[in-house]
Amino acid sequence: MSGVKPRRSVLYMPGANERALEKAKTLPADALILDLEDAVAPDAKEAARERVCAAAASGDYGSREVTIRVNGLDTEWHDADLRAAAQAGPAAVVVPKVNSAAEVHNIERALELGGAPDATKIWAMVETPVAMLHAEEIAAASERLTVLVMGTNDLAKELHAEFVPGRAPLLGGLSLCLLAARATGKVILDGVYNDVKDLAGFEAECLQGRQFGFDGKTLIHPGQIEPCNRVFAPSEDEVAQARKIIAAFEEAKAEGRGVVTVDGRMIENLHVENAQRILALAEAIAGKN
Ligand SMILES: CC(C)(COP(=O)(O)OP(=O)(O)OC[C@H]1O[C@@H](n2cnc3c(N)ncnc32)[C@H](O)[C@@H]1OP(=O)(O)O)[C@@H](O)C(=O)NCCC(=O)NCCSC(=O)C[C@H](O)C(=O)O
Ligand SMILES: [Mg+2]
Repeated sequence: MSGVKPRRSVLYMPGANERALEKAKTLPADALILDLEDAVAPDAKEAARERVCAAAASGDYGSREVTIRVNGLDTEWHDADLRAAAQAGPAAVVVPKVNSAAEVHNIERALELGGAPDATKIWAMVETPVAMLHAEEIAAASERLTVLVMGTNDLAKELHAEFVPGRAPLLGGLSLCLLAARATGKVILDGVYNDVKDLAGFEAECLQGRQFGFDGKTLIHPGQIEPCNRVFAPSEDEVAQARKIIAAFEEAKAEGRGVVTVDGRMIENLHVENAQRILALAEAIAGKN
């Protein structure tokens, strides 16, 4: 299982904030989203575009995947953002409020016309009721689209939902997008946690995201990176258990059996595949350190 890329922690930073862009070069986030959308005031959009594209093209961010979030398709900045991002060649262009396969096709065409390298992927943000209902067609629309990103603030706003511990009002949407991502072989990232001072609440939400099956979480503050990396990485016990399962199954197979028990639990080939996925992720994380 080669080519696994850890995306445990994906940090947004305002594109107009020079200090944050500098600080990010040393932060242990797996990926960065240099933001031109919500975190940038209208008057600062053009200066931020220049700064963000220069940062993405600089090669100064080490192994961190550097992505650019452009302004939405229906805004006056979208086309120029996409052209500039295509030239900068980030790991991905993050597009907010994607609602249909047709929109993904338009973004794909604009990146091609703008001369974006093949390595620049599309990360589609799913954050409206329409996107929840179209999640599969969005995810399947393009090979270039590799990641779905939940936008839970916008989703809550559109639903008139309240933020409550456990996120009951959002679970239907989160589940639909997870189903779409897994059905189409895409990575999926959970939404942000707005209270940067509430680390206990944040960690609980990371755990919920991981239990759901998200690959990682989007973040808004450096203080959220360490707990997020920890929660979304396989623990030492999980790695040891994965090795045990693989070894026990190999032994059983050599004896002509297709099922075995480990610590009293039934193990079949599907559990071995899951154990291999856990080991591949743990190895990819270890390879970064
Ligand atoms: C949330 C914040 C506004 C808090 O800012 P502040 O109170 O200034 O933070 P601190 O004083 O604790 O900052 C400490 C140092 O860390 C740096 N910092 C802070 N945030 C970031 C960051 N995101 N990336 C990099 N560095 C950061 C500060 O510069 C301080 O550095 P130093 O001075 O050297 O000590 C702020 O954290 C912030 O702006 N966060 C990002 C907000 C953002 O990007 N929002 C848009 C994305 S979220 C979204 O849109 C979700 C989605 O669309 C949806 O619908 O859900
Ligand atoms: Mg949003």
